[in-house]
Amino acid sequence: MKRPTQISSLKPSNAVLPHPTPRLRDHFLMGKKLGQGQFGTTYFCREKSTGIDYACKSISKRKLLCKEDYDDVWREIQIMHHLSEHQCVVRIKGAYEDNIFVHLVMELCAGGELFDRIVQKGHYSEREAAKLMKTIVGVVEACHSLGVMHRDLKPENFLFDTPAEDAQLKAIDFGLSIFYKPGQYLSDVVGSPYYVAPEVLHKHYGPEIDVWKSDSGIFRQILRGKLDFESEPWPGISESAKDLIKKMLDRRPQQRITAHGVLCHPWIVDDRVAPDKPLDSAVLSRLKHFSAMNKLKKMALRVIAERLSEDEIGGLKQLFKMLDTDNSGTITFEELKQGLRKVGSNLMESEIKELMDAADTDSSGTIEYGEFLAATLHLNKIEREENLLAAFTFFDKDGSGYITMDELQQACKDFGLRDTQLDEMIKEMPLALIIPSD
Ligand SMILES: Nc1ncnc2c1ncn2[C@@H]1O[C@H](COP(=O)(O)OP(=O)(O)OP(=O)(O)O)[C@@H](O)[C@H]1O
Ligand SMILES: [Ca+2]
Ligand SMILES: [Ca+2]
Ligand SMILES: [Ca+2]
Repeated sequence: MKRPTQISSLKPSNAVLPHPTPRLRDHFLMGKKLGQGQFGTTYFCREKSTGIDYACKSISKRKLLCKEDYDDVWREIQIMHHLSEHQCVVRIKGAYEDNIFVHLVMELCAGGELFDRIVQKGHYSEREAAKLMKTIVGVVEACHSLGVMHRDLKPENFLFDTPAEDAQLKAIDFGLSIFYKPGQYLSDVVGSPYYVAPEVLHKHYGPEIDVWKSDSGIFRQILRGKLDFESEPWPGISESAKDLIKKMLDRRPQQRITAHGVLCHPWIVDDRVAPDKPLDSAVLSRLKHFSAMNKLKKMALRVIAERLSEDEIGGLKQLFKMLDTDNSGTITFEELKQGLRKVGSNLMESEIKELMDAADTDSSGTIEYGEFLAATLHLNKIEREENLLAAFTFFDKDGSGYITMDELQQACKDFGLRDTQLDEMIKEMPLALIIPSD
């Protein structure tokens, strides 16, 4: 019998930061959990020497599985430092590292998420939207002028610094951001499907992607869809707003308005252009739906990511190297299935298929080694509609085909969502999400 090829250890050196740091807890008192992302859990903390409050995002090193993951975290820290002078970017205070975590201590943003705040307020006008847009595109312009492409602009990544009415909106998450050189084009598919620019899906893009903004997109619409200004509430929206949106959603990256161009557009610049009258209530209720769905999806994604234990992921990675005996860099579904069976994995055929499909971004039917690793290790970075369905079965504990309130409540508890958020989610959730269509 042939012995499996020996795999060299893929474990990277255990340090993210280039230098050892003091111990976090020597300098900070840790408080309650503020939020949870794919990589990090954010806690309230207080500096012992000054009594000043901060937020601390702790990234578990167990989730960093390869050299690229380590590089990603280090780059996130560097980019935060790089942009820290901007008043609309959360200010990083310092980074700490121990055996288990990397901690990013940063300015505390106690004012909540962008969408939640708008929905809470209960009214919204073009003028308010223009103000927020100015802040967000201002961050984009600052990023671009400093050679950073953000790649993950979405409402969840903006928080208000205080609960006050005149609070400042700040960008908090640069986990997918990268340094780029003018004229350099990228091909990794990253970001959230709702906001992804068409050229990202075509795997050839530059900083123009940060200007593309859409809240009605799935991939097909993004690649081929037409803008619809006929349906409600568009007829009631100012011509100036529509003009700007058309320019931002230009499918041709070279023709698309730049961040700087947006900041010079009359809708943003001239206080009298964006009307102050309250927007149709349909706009607010759509925002509510969208935000509730996003929260559910986020939770669903974590379910998916956590269903595959880290051991399983690590094992898959080694297995893939082992399977690729001729070093061609490609693995077929059959190879994958046989290999998994050989090591006694109990993944179901449908789950293996899911892994294949998620990874095979160009639908070639086979998977490049790199493609597969990227997809399995960064499941969290690629939100996909199917994940929601897969997660459904997880929530639906008794297999009834319905998710009951109890089941959702349990899941929310497991994932640290507050009850009030759950109530909001359920109230606003389209029924189709709770009851699968087939
Ligand atoms: N400076 C801050 N002040 C207050 N809360 C924060 C701060 N930074 C992050 N949070 C909270 O922690 C959550 C996770 O933070 P962040 O988005 O940076 O983590 P992540 O693991 O990179 O998430 P993602 O899955 O979006 O990549 C945020 O959604 C927010 O609720
Ligand atoms: Ca985030
Ligand atoms: Ca992130
Ligand atoms: Ca492929």
